[in-house]
Amino acid sequence: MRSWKGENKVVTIKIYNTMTRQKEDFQPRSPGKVRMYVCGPTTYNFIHLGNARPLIVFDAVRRYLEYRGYEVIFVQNFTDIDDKIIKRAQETGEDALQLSARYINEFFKDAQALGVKPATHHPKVTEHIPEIIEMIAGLIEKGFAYEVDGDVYYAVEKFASYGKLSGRSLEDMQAGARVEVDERKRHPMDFALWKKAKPGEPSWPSPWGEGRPGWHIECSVMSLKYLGAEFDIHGGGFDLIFPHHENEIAQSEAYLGQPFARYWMHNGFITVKEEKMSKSLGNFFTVREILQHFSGQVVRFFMLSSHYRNPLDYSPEKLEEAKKGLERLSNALANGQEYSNGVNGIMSEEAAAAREEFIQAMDDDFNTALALSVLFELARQINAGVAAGEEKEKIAGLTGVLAELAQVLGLELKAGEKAEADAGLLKELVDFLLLLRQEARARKDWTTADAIRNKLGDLGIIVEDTPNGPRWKRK
Ligand SMILES: Nc1ncnc2c1ncn2[C@@H]1O[C@H](COP(=O)(O)OP(=O)(O)OP(=O)(O)O)[C@@H](O)[C@H]1O
Ligand SMILES: [Zn+2]
Repeated sequence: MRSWKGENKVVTIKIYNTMTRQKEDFQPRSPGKVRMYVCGPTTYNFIHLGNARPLIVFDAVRRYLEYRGYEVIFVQNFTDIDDKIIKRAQETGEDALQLSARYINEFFKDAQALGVKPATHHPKVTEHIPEIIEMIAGLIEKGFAYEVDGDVYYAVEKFASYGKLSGRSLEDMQAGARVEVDERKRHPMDFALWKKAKPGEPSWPSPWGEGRPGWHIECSVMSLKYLGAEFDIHGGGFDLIFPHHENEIAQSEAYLGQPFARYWMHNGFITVKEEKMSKSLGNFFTVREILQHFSGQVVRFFMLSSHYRNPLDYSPEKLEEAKKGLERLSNALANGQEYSNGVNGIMSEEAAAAREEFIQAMDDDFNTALALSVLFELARQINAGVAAGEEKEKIAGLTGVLAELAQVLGLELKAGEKAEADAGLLKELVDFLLLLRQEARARKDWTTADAIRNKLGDLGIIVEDTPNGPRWKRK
């Protein structure tokens, strides 16, 4: 894809910075290069629609920055060891690390279906234990952390600007959080950097005994390793502002004596009947479930139809609407392509204006909702132009710009959205049948295994057994 660098114009991207509570001109630390970190999932389950929002939103941000000519180094971690994972593993009897490895795998499938590009780096906590220990030891040495009986805590009172991101004082936090009194802590808001292992829990050796990292330290360590100090953009959902991001700042700035991230971006919640979609409330839908009914592109369109900082209420009707919207754009593209088949496009005034408006919308704190309205206007112009028999070169130009801008948002416009969803369903079904066949074979139930293979054969699906398991294709 061609990238647009704002020839002849001084163009600035404005980003709303949670830290300063205002929109600021975006200036990366190194010209032409953006270093970006977005907190990733705790992998003990399939991701739900709420978790998909930061994925899609920050993928769109990344794509837009790339479109504007920046090289983007994008880091998204996996919290692959944590209380929730251990608890889930104990419930299911699975090994905790195996469980999280399985869900990391599933995460990538969902991300791909949603049109989310893999990050430059996807570091995992369990692969960074030595670096984590090193930072914790450094914090103890500098007087910002202390050990009690195998646990290590961060001493929030030592960090003078603790609370600057969320805009709260230690007193407010204490009142708001109703923290339990823990005699071992010097201050009730002190948080764990290292947790002593309980019997049967996964653990690693450390100077403080067997244990594992607390949640917050991983992001300080992994962002530093892959992006260095004072990187450009740090993102996540609103719920991460406090305590997670506040704690990341406290750890990193105390350790380095240098500023941490420059721009803090937080997405609003996906809500269901005005309540945050969350696992603990049980009001969630997994992306996997939703993909049975709608394509990942429809989900993506839905997410981008609202500004990322606003709450976005989910309902199946909203997805139906998104599906129609996406179809409208896809049809206009197909219409324009068919009409102008093969000719070279010209950049008409309308096409140039649309590109300009799109860029203005996205420059203004990534206003994807407004950017989508520009795509609809382009679609209208294409359809009207085709109906009026306008010159093919002009229609080709408008169509080219529509395709270009949709791609910046990660939208793949093609006619036949439904065909694509059906293909996805087919794949899931055949894969599932083959899994059942593998299980039948494993218990030497050849009758069932053959029946599955023969039926698939009748339906025009050829199964081939390879050393890496079965593969299939359509006749
Ligand atoms: N309803 C939601 N809307 C938007 N973003 C959300 C929502 N729920 C979680 N997120 C974001 O998803 C990302 C992954 O977070 P994480 O894996 O910790 O989810 P979680 O906190 O376990 O989810 P839950 O809140 O359901 O327990 C974070 O950036 C978080 O802010
Ligand atoms: Zn984080």
